[in-house]
Amino acid sequence: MNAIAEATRPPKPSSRSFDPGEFLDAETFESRLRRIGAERYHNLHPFHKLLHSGGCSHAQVQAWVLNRFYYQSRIPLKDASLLSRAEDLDLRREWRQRIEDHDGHAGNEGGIERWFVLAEAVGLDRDYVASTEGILPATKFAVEAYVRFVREKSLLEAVASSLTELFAPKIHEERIAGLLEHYDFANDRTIAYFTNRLNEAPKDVKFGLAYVIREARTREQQEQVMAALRFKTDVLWAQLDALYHAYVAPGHIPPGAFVPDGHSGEVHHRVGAVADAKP
Ligand SMILES: O=C(O)c1cc(C(=O)O)c2c(n1)C(=O)C(=O)c1cc(C(=O)O)[nH]c1-2
Repeated sequence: MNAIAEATRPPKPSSRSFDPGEFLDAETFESRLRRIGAERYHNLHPFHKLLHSGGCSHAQVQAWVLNRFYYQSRIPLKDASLLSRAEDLDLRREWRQRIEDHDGHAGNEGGIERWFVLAEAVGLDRDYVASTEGILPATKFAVEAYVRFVREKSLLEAVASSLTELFAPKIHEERIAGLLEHYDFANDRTIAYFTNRLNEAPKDVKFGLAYVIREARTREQQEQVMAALRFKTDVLWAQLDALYHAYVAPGHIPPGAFVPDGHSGEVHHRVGAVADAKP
């Protein structure tokens, strides 16, 4: 290459050329994390708006409960993989409780069992749910991507990816109120999964938030934490996109996925609830 061509050649892209900027103080860092939730959390998804306002048909509620089971069933696996890499005793002590919250222990049947109670209340067969047959392919891909992320990324990014739970209590409150108001199957027993999470999630996020604020020691690591949180909001959003596409509009159920009985949009709402919003 001659001298002129050499001089005018665009610079080689370099993976190191990105300047992450100044280190953020704890308050700014936390507010950036919270902003990610305000802009990207799945409470903003149209499927959740439909569900919480009583706009879902019985079939759509079943599809949501079934698909969300896949997420529930994989959370202890991703937590176990994080635990297996944690050399820090405090982190292990804290994190193992998450597995117990979902899997249960003496005196606590656990979140997975509570999810089965919800599934049966909406008319799904427990064995069918447990088999994970009928789960949408995109739900599986999204959830498996989360499990793999936690297994393969740094411990800091793995912890950060759980921080969507910062925003979960608000959505659980909306859901509890919305389900109780609009759907016949909802009562204290059948939605106990969500009321329990209101007690469990705050301690998880308190620990997780303090951990990332303490352990992200450079701006680059702070950017990794924010990227992990954005990734996780994508994992949640993609599951609802798949659900909406298959069971709301345009209603293309992929081969092998759950087909509700008499997929006609039959509605079991409380009297006076919002009419079925199926298109
Ligand atoms: O209902 C929800 O919207 C919702 C969201 C999330 C979340 O933000 O990932 C979790 C939960 N629920 C939940 O119940 C739960 O146990 C949970 C664990 C985790 C996690 O990433 O470790 N997220 C969530």
